[in-house]
Amino acid sequence: MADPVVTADEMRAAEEAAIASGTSVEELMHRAGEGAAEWIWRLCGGRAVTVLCGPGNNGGDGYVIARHLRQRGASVSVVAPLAPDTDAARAARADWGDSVSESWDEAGGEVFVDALFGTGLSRGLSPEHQQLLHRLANRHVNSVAIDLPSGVSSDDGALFDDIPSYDLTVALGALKPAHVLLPAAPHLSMVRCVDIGLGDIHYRAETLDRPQIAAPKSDAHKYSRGLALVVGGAMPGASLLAARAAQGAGAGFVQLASNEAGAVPHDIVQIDGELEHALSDERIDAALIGPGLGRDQDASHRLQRSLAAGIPLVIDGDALRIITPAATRFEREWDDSILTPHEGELASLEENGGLEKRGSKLDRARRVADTYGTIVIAKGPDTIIASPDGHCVCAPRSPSWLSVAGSGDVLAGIAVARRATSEDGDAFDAACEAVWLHAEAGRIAGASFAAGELANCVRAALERCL
Ligand SMILES: NC(=O)C1=CN([C@@H]2O[C@H](COP(=O)(O)OP(=O)(O)OC[C@H]3O[C@@H](n4cnc5c(N)ncnc54)[C@H](OP(=O)(O)O)[C@@H]3O)[C@@H](O)[C@H]2O)[C@@H](O)CC1
Ligand SMILES: [K+]
Repeated sequence: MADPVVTADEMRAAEEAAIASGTSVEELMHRAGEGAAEWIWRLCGGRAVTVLCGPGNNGGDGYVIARHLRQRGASVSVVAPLAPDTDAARAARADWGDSVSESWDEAGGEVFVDALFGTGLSRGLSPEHQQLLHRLANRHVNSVAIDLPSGVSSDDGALFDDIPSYDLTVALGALKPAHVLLPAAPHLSMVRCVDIGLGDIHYRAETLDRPQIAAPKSDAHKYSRGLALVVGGAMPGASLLAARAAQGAGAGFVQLASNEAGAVPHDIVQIDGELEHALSDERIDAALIGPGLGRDQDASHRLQRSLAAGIPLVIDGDALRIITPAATRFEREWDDSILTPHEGELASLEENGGLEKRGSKLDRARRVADTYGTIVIAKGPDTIIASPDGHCVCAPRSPSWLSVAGSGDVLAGIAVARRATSEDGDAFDAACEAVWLHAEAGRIAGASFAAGELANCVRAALERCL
């Protein structure tokens, strides 16, 4: 099941709603601390623990954790450089009731628990706190972050400071954007979420789950299963890769509109001549334009013709450098096409759309989706799928071996196939399926593959969704 990904404001609203319906902050903190202690116990198995507690409710969670681990028989020390400044944290410290050290000198043990700052961190740590955090992390064998590592900005995953590496991060109540976004996410290692009974949380982002994909119906034929057209351009290799991936991703028929005389495998139908002719086939369910397109006059014409054809599009690569919101939004009626930018292309889309580059990757992908009136796959190690209505899906971290030339062409090919096969025409679902299949194909391909091998693994990835 998908998990919500919740901003600090959304968390606060959920907390307030829980309090309004009769649950105290102390009770929420108790559940958070008890749940986190359970995870730490699994990791530490009774070894000595040092808990670093900050002044806010993250520190309050730390005192609750310390008390629960002590109750279970672990030897626990608490280091707190600042006194608690919330009622709930003060009460948690009083319940801990044992000694608290202000410095790291006497702290020893094997497991370090960072409850210094959580979602309330508003700026970089002071040099003293920074030193304390790193010294403690270095002195212990394992480190656990409570809710977030201290030094991470919850809503966008930015790092205020260098942070130590953690073996476990226990997210409280819900995942936060920093648990899934770069640069923070790779520092967190294993992330586990504790349910603290917040009830219904209003959220606009969630994690990506494995999709369920139906096998073709028993009376299916090549057209009913989805006809995907890949529009080629100046560099035929990229569109061929995309076409190969589209075949693996379940399209019944993949055509390549190209006048290039490169060697096209016999199982891909090449349609040459005027692009209008290829696009005029009413049986086409979706088309892909961008991989290997080029950015010259001819590329612009091919893009314009594709946009004018009124077919759902996947727009990738070079096409993302020359497209404008006027083309996607105003020259067509409501468009549920899919744009697949990497970071550089996302910045181009922002520039061409007159948008500022600000906020988290979630905010940026949403803004581009809204401005261009399309679904956006903001791809990268922390891929986000965004809809113009603000809904976002965050992909789990994919294998870093996917950072290979042609990987994006494969994703675009998968996307056009899923868009062509989607019976209810849902571009957002098609985009989510594509992102999942692409990452899974990367896992199946293993280490150090070329993009052609990745395209060949899409079929096996699809099998895992049937
Ligand atoms: N939401 C929920 O439902 C639940 C949330 N829970 C927990 O609460 C956490 C959020 O708690 P929180 O809001 O008290 O913030 P937290 O991270 O403890 O820090 C705030 C304190 O730090 C201070 N401060 C900030 N930056 C600083 C800096 N660089 N250097 C020095 N000081 C700095 C800031 O002071 P100020 O900025 O005013 O100076 C304030 O005193 C959340 O992550 C989770 O663990 C659970 O208990 C269960 C229910
Ligand atoms: K923390």
